[in-house]
Amino acid sequence: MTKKNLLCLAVGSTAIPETINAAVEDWEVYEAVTLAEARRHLKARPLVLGVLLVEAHDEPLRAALDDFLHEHWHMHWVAALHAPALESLAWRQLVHDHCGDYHTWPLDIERLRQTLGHAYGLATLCRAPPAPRHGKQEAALTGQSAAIARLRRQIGKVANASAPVLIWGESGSGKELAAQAVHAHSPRRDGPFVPINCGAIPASLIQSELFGYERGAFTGAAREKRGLIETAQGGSIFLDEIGDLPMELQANLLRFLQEKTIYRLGSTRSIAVDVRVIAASHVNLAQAVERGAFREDLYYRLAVLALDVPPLRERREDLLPLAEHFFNTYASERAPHVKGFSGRAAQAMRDYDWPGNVRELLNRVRRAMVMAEGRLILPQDLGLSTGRAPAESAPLDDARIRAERDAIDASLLRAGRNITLAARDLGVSRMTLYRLLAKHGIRAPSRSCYTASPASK
Ligand SMILES: Nc1ncnc2c1ncn2[C@@H]1O[C@H](COP(=O)(O)OP(=O)(O)OP(=O)(O)O)[C@@H](O)[C@H]1O
Repeated sequence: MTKKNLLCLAVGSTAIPETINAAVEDWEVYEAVTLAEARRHLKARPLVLGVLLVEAHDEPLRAALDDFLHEHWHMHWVAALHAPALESLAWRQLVHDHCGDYHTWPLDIERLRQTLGHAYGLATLCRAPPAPRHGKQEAALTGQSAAIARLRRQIGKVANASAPVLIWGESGSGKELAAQAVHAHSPRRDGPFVPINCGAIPASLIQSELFGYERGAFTGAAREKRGLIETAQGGSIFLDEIGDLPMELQANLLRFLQEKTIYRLGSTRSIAVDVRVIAASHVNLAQAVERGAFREDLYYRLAVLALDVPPLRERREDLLPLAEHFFNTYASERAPHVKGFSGRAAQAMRDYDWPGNVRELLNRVRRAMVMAEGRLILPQDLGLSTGRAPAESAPLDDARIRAERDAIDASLLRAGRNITLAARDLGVSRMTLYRLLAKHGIRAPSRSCYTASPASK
């Protein structure tokens, strides 16, 4: 059996009191007397429980500890303080916000042993700590649905080609992220990725923004300027809302795609540019072609490699992993007492249609993480009502099935989608949990499919 681990942080002390070792004699105790030392331990190994021994209780120490505990929010903490510290509101707040329990000196070994044992049990039921991120960040499409798995496979394939890519999807569905993933997996990954929203730039400026200008090209052009296409040399340019590109610029873009050269405004000199175009649109460009609003030749040139990003309502299996992902990503912004989502919040998210797609989910989760008053986020914190009939009016079987599904969802969320931990939390075997997942149509968590790495396909 593996030993239980404990981080013992005694800030400002020179030695860890014997009481701690006596309370957890068969545990592995990692001792730290500075925050830097504690950070080193936490970087080196995944620890889930810490005991915080505080002798002095001055304000700079409290502020530093508050930052440190915020940073390591996924751990469970037990504090041991001298009684006078608890007379300070700021110290009481620190303990309330970050610690599951506290003791006062002198420490009672028996009570401490019990507290740490319980806390360790709870901590190992809790979400797994977010995986450390190494090196250059790559665009990672979170999600486990078949639609996202297909998109990842397609991205892996189109990334290696050099033809333009056209990405279609509703607003906020993840088109730009998909474009970043194409770039990140392409041989151009070390070159720049230059995004530009064609719909956000006034028509009068878009030509000079994209193609640049020479000195004196127009009143006010005191110096020459490289356009965005030129700045993407060796990389990719992402043209979002390509359907908003004015007709005359569509012709210029087509020429660039055919000849790989551009002309700056006010110049007849052609400049060779090696840039891959990735375009995106939330309107159906084929219909825009029929209406005469988009050039047919440009459309066919762009649509050689087409990707479709499905709306969130068509891949509801992705909702909870995405919510969890945003919770981890923005953990430093959350109110310290907020530890995760309630089962009712998970249900409310599933019941909602997400017209604003992933961006809407992200915004609702970030808001809830700041505004929620309890430890778990509720539907109202997300601005969602459950939208379902009260349980009393549902037939008993329906209510049972829903309750079962809610309990499974909540456990998976708490356990960071770790099957072993979730099964332990629910008090069932892993086999039973797999059977329940199949029964409720919940996709079994898979830890290997979170990035668009073509190597993993
Ligand atoms: N699968 C995903 N995994 C993680 N984050 C995602 C995912 N899809 C979208 N996001 C996030 O949601 C937000 C909106 O995504 P993005 O900007 O890519 O959407 P879009 O379709 O380009 O939107 P628009 O049409 O408004 O330009 C971004 O913050 C993005 O990082």
